[in-house]
Amino acid sequence: MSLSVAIRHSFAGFALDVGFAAPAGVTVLFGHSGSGKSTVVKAVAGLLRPDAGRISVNGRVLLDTASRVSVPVHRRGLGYVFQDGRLFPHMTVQGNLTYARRATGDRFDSVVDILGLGRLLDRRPGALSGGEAQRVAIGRALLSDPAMLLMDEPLAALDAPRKAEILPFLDRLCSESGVPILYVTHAVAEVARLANHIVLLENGRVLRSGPAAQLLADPALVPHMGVRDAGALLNARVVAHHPDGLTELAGPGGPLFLPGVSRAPGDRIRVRILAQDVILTRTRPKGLSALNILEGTIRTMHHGDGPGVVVQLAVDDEHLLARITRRSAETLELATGQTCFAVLKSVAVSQVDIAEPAPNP
Ligand SMILES: Nc1ncnc2c1ncn2[C@@H]1O[C@H](COP(=O)(O)OP(=O)(O)OP(=O)(O)O)[C@@H](O)[C@H]1O
Repeated sequence: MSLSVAIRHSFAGFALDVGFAAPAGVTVLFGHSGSGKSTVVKAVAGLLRPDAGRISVNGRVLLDTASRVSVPVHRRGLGYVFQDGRLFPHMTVQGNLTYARRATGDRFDSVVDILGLGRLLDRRPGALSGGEAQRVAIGRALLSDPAMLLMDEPLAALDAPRKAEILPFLDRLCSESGVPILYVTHAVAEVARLANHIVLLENGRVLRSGPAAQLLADPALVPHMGVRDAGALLNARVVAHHPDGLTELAGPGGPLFLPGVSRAPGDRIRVRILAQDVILTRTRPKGLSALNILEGTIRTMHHGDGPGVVVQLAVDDEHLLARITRRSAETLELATGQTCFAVLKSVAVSQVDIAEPAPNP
């Protein structure tokens, strides 16, 4: 385990009591505003001393109140990226990057390459877009050679186009830097795109902690993700780009056709399929405009308080979620164990929903 946290802390009117262990890769702390995400990150960083508990990173104990161990912030060896980059305005990008450590050579070149900073090195922060400044802040944190990177809503201050622009760099960072990351967000799209492991917080407690694919495909957690954002991840491989602009993928249950996926044939990807974009039928439909029809078996059905039902469908050894109305579920007489067909419009999946595959455990 790269990160192990068990802490208790009280503020007036708020009690935090969390325990979780996270593997290498990207762990996303997810939860509503005020659920305690930043408090956990601050405790890991050493910016807040919890009332009681223990925190270790890669086996190194950073806090253990029982034995009065509390490693000071600057000795924790962690990189921290805030919402706003907090760059030094009077220094160039190069100066900002090398401020913490006179990093040169291969390491510097590889961080500049991963984050696409080459063209920006001579500029000052005032001449950078929000997304570029955030990439510099991430680069600076990486160049301090951290044992773990703590990222507290690093995209929250950016508008949607800037977010979409920086996500591919974060993908590369997560898959190529090898540095474990603790990432805070309440945006489900970021969770689906980046997380290997999710810790779902609610009112200062851990509601669930587990592999991202598993939690995102759990119908019972849909209310926490938000019904419009909930969706499962499917692993797929790029097969070919067709002249009509569609990319053919080999996924569970057969081919998938999505609009121009910017990956090369052979690349492995994960695709988020929003539960609200999936239509279910009991028999294989014919004469439909939708190109993607996946056969599966109903594993579970989750009835909430409203008019909707979330159906979890097993497609080969992966899972898909479909959100349909209670009325449709009754009309179709859906039940667990039944064979069903999931219909998905190609255009329902956008580039933001295409992510790197999860690393091997
Ligand atoms: N220094 C503090 N003093 C008193 N209360 C605090 C302090 N810091 C945080 N809190 C309270 O602790 C609770 C959890 O806050 P925290 O910032 O960890 O939540 P969060 O999940 O990160 O929220 P958000 O997504 O809005 O940033 C909130 O009720 C907050 O008001």
